[in-house]
Amino acid sequence: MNISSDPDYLAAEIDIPRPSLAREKLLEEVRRKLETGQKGLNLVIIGHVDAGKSTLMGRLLYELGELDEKARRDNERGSERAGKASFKWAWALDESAEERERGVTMDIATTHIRTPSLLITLLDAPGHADFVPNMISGASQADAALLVVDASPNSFEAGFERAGQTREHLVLVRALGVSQLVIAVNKIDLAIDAESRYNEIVSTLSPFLVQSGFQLPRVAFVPLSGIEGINLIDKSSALPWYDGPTLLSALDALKPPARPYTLPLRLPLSNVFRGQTAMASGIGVSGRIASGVVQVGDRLRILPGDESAVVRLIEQDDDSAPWAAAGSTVTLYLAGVDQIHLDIGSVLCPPDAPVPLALAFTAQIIVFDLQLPLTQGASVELFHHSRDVPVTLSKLLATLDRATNAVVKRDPRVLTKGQSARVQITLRTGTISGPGERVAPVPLETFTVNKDMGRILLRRGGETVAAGIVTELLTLA
Ligand SMILES: Nc1nc2c(ncn2[C@@H]2O[C@H](COP(=O)(O)OP(=O)(O)OP(=O)(O)O)[C@@H](O)[C@H]2O)c(=O)[nH]1
Repeated sequence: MNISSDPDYLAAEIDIPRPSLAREKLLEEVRRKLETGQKGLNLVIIGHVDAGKSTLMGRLLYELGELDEKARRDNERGSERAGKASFKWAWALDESAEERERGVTMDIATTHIRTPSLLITLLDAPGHADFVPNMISGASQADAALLVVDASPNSFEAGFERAGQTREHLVLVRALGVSQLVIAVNKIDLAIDAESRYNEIVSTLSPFLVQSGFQLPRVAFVPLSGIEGINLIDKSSALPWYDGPTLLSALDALKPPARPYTLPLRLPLSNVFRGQTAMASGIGVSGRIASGVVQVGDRLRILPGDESAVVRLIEQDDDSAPWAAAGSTVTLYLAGVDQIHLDIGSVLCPPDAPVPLALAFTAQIIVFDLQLPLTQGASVELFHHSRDVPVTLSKLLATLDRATNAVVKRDPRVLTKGQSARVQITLRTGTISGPGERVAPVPLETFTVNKDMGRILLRRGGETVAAGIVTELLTLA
C-alpha cells in the first residue's frame, strides 16, 4: 500500500506531539513516582485442575472488597441456575460463556488485588492439560507464583503424580526464572486431620521444590480454604495449630520486581489494532513495558524492521498518561507508521538504543515431559513474547544439576524429560511459508540484562517441550 495515500497516516501526521520533558527530568519524575507509589507485582496462579484456583481468587477478591456484593450474588444465582452451585466463587474469574458451560478456566483472566504494600496483578492460569499454552503466557510475565494444591483426601496425590500438573507447572515457572512462591494448601476444610495433612504436604513438596531449583526460605506454605474463607485475610480459629502467615500476609511479603526504568525502552507488543475513537485514532499497540520509559512525542524504532513511529497518546489503566515506565501495561497510539509494519511480537525501542536482533544464542532450558527426546539438530519453534520462530537446536552443550546449575555431562547426545541443559539455538533462516520469505531475527536480550526479554519457550508440534532463559547472544543480525 502507498503509505502517503492512507488517510489515517495523513491525519496522524498533522498533530505529531513533541516530548515535553528532557530525559533527565523524566527519569527524575519516574523515580519519584515509583518510589512513593504502590509497588506492582505479577502473580501467576498455578495448580492441578480443580485444585480450587478460581474459587480461591474469587473469594479473596470478595474479602478484599474488589468484588461487590451484587456481582457476587449475580454470580451465585447464575451458577445455581446452571446447576453448579459449588462453583459460585469461581465466577469472579471464569468469565466467558464457554467457561461457564464447561466449568473450567480457559484463558488468562487478569484482575488486581491490593495488599498493604503491593498492587498484585493476578494471572489466572487454567489447570486443564489442553490449556497449558495459556498457562505459559501467564507464567512468562510472572514475578512470583501462587501454587494451589488440593488437601482433600487423595487429591493432592492425584495432582502431584506424574500425570498431574503440579510438578509441570512448578518446573515451568522455575524454568522461566520465577523464584518466589506461595503455596496455598487449599480445601483444608476437607482434610480429616488438618495439621498432619498440612505437614504431610509440606514434607512431600519440599524435596521436589529444592530439586527444581527453588530455595525453601523463598517459599511460604499456607493452609487455607477458599470456599470457607479460612486463613485468607485473618487468622482463623479453625487452624489453632498453625502460626504462620495468612494468604494475604504471605502475598504482601513477596518482593516486588525491580522496574528497570533507566535501561533503554523495550516494549514487546502483545496486540496491534486500529483505534476507533476520535481521541484514540490511528494505530494502537499494547504490551507490558519490559524496561525503560516512554513519553508522548517519543520517536520509537520498530524491531525487527527499519520503520519508526511517533507516540501520539499513551493509555494506562483506562486513562491517558504523559509517560509510562517499566512494569506497566500500556496502550500507545502511534503516528507516522502503517499497520503493516507492526506485528504482535515486534519490540518498540529508542532509535539510538535498539534491542539486539539475534540469529543464534545460548540458553539454559528445562525439558518437559516428552514423547521423543530432544536431539542435536532437532527442529523446534522458539516462542518469545507471542512470537513464533522456527529454530534448530544446533548444539547440546551440557546437562546441568537443576538445583545448583553445576555441569553434569558435557555434549550429551539427547535431552530427556526433566533435564536441565545448556543449549545453542540457531534460527532457521531458510524460507518459511513461501518462496523468498525469510525468517526475521528475534529481538532478544539475556535474562541477566533484561528478565522480560530473556525468557523463552521451545515448542514442537504444538506442544511445549522446554522453557528457559537466554544466557548469551551469539550471532547478531
Ligand atoms: N470443600 C472445598 N471445596 C472447594 C474449595 N475450593 C474450591 N472447591 C471446589 O473445588 C472445585 C474446583 O474449584 P475451581 O475453583 O473451579 O478450581 P480451579 O482450580 O480453578 O479449576 P480449573 O479452572 O478448571 O483449573 C469446585 O467444585 C469448588 O467448589 C475449598 O476450599 N473447600
